[in-house]
Amino acid sequence: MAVVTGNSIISPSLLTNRVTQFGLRSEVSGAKVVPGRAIRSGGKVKGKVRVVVKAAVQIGGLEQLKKAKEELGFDAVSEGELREKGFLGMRKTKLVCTIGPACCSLEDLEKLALGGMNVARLNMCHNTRDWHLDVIKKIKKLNEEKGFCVSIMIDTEGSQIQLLDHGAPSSVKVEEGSIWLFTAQKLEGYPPFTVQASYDGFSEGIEVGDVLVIDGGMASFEVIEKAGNDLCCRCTDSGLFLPRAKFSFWRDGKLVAMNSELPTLSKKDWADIEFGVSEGVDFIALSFVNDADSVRQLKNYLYMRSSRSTRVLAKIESLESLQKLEEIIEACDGIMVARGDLGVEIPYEQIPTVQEEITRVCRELNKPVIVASQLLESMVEYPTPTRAEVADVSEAVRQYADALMLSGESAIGPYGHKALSVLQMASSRMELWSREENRQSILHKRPLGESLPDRIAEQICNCAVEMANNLGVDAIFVYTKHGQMATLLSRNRPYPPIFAFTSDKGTRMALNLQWGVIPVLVDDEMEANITMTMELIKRKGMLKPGDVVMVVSDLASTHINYSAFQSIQVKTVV
Ligand SMILES: Nc1ncnc2c1ncn2[C@@H]1O[C@H](COP(=O)(O)OP(=O)(O)O)[C@@H](O)[C@H]1O
Ligand SMILES: C=C(OP(=O)(O)O)C(=O)O
Ligand SMILES: [K+]
Ligand SMILES: [Mg+2]
Repeated sequence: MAVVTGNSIISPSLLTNRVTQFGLRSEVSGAKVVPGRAIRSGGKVKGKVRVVVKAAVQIGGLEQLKKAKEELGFDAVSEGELREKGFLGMRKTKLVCTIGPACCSLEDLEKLALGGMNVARLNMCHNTRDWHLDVIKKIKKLNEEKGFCVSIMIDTEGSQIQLLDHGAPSSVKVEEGSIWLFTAQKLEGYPPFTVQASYDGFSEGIEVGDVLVIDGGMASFEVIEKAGNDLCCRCTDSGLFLPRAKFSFWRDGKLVAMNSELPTLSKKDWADIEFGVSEGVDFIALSFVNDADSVRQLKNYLYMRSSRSTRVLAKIESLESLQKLEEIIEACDGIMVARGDLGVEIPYEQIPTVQEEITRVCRELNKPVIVASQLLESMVEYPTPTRAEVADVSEAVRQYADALMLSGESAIGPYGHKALSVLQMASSRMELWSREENRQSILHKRPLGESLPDRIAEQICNCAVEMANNLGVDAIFVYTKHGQMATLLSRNRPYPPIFAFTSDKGTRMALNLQWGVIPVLVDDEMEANITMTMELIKRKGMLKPGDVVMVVSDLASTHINYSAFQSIQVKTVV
C-alpha cells in the first residue's frame, strides 16, 4: 500500500478499512475465462462476446526497458505530487489559468505549471495574436524542456455586441435619480451622463418602462424616453459604471431577448481558430454558444482540417444556451460554466443552482466541465481570498466539477500563483471530505453507449470503480487510445487516481481536463504491455511492493481473433 504522507490526510476509518482489507490481501487477477459466453443487457441477450484474460506480456530485455523508460511520458508535476503525497493524496480537480500580462514570462508560466496549472487559457478578446503566439511557444518549450504537461486553450471573443462605454478609463459613479442618455451615435468626446452603445440596434424592441441592468447588477436604470434608437434613462439603483460594461434589458422580471443576427463565430473568431489550429492548441472554447449548430460547425471544420485532436468546449453564458443545454453538451467535448456573462443574462441568485445542474448533466453525459469566473475575484487585488470565495471554490469541487478556472486572478493580478495554490489546497481538502462521505453513489448513471463494445466499456468502467473503491486499490491504470475508457472511469469519480496510458499525444493533452486522470504518454510497443509499464513505474520508485493496482483495458489485440479486449485485472506489486 502506498504510504500517504505530507499534506494528504487519510481518515482513520478509511485507513483501518484499508488495513483490514489488505491484511488478507490476495491477488485477484483477471476475469474468468468463459469462452463464447453471451453478454446480457437488460435481460436480453444482445450478442456473443468472449471474455478473455489477457496474458501478461513478458518483459523484454534490459535494453528495451531502458529505451521504453525514456519514453514513458510521465509529467514532472504529477510525479512530484505522487512522491510527496502518495496515490490518494493526488489532486483530482483540474486547474485552468488565464494567461495575461501579469503571468506571461517564462518564469511566471513555469511557476504556474509547478503550482499545478493543467490548462493555460488564452482569451482572444485581449491582446494581439503575436502576443498569444509568444505564450504558446513558451508553454510548449516548458513542456518539452522541463517535462510539464500543460494543455493550451484558446477562448474566442464571440459576437459579444452588448457593450456600453462612458469614455472614462476607470469606473464612474451612478447616483440614484440621475438621468443618462444611451446612444449608438458616434460621439465627439463623451459629454457627461452620456453612454455609447457598441451597435445601432442596441435598443431595438425596447419600450419605455423597461429596465436596463449594467453588468448583471452594477447599476440599474428605467427607460423613460425613446427617441429613434436613443434611450433616455433614470437610474433606479445606484452603483458603478465600468468601462466596456455589458448590459441587458428586463421587462416584468424577465430578460428581453435581443435579436442579434450575428453568428456565434465572427470573422475574427474564425481567424483566431485558424491561428489556434495551426499552432496546435488542445482546446477551443466557444464563447456565446446558443445552440449545438455552432459547435457542430466548428467540429466539422476541425475534421476537414484533419485537426481531430483539438477539442471543442462550449461556454454556457447565455439564456439560449441554458434552454438547449443537453444538445449542446452532447455536441461538444466539454463545457465551461462562464458565470461572468451568465450573470448578466440571468439573475445572479440563479447562478448556484444553474451551475450545479450543468455540472450534473455534464457528468451524466460524460463531458468534462469547467467552473469559471470570479472564483477568487478579490485576489485580483489582495493576497488572500475571502472566506466566501473559498466556500464557492469548495462547492464547485463538492459538485465534482472537472476543473476550476482563474481569470483576472492570474491574468492581471499580482497574486496569481497564490490564487492557484488556494485552488489547489481547497480542492484537495474538499476531495478528501467527499471521499470520506462517499458521495459517489449520488450520480444517476444514464446509459450512454449504443453499440455493444461501447456498452461493455461503460459497464466495465462502472464496475471497475465500484470494485476499486471497495478493495481500496491504490491506483487505476487504464490503457486508452482516444481516452474514452479514461473518461468513463473518471465519470464515476473513484477514490484512487486514474493513470491513463496512451500513445496518442492529442488524447494525452485532452485528458488534462478530466477529473482524477493523470495522462501518461507511452510508445506504441508499450501500449499493451501492462507488466512492463508497471515495472517502469516501479523502477522510478513510484510503485512499491504491496501497492495494489487495478488495470482496465480495452485495447485491440493482434494476438487473438477478437477486435478488442475489455478487461479488469487487479495486481499486487511484488
Ligand atoms: N491576453 C491578455 N492581455 C491583456 N489583458 C488580459 C489578457 N487576458 C486577460 N486579460 C485581462 O484579464 C481580465 C480577466 O480576464 P478574462 O476574465 O479572461 O476577460 P474578461 O474580463 O474580458 O471576460 C480581463 O478583463 C483583462 O483585463
Ligand atoms: C469565462 C467567461 O467568458 P469571458 O471571460 O471570455 O467573458 C465568462 O463570461 O464567465
Ligand atoms: K472570450
Ligand atoms: Mg464571457
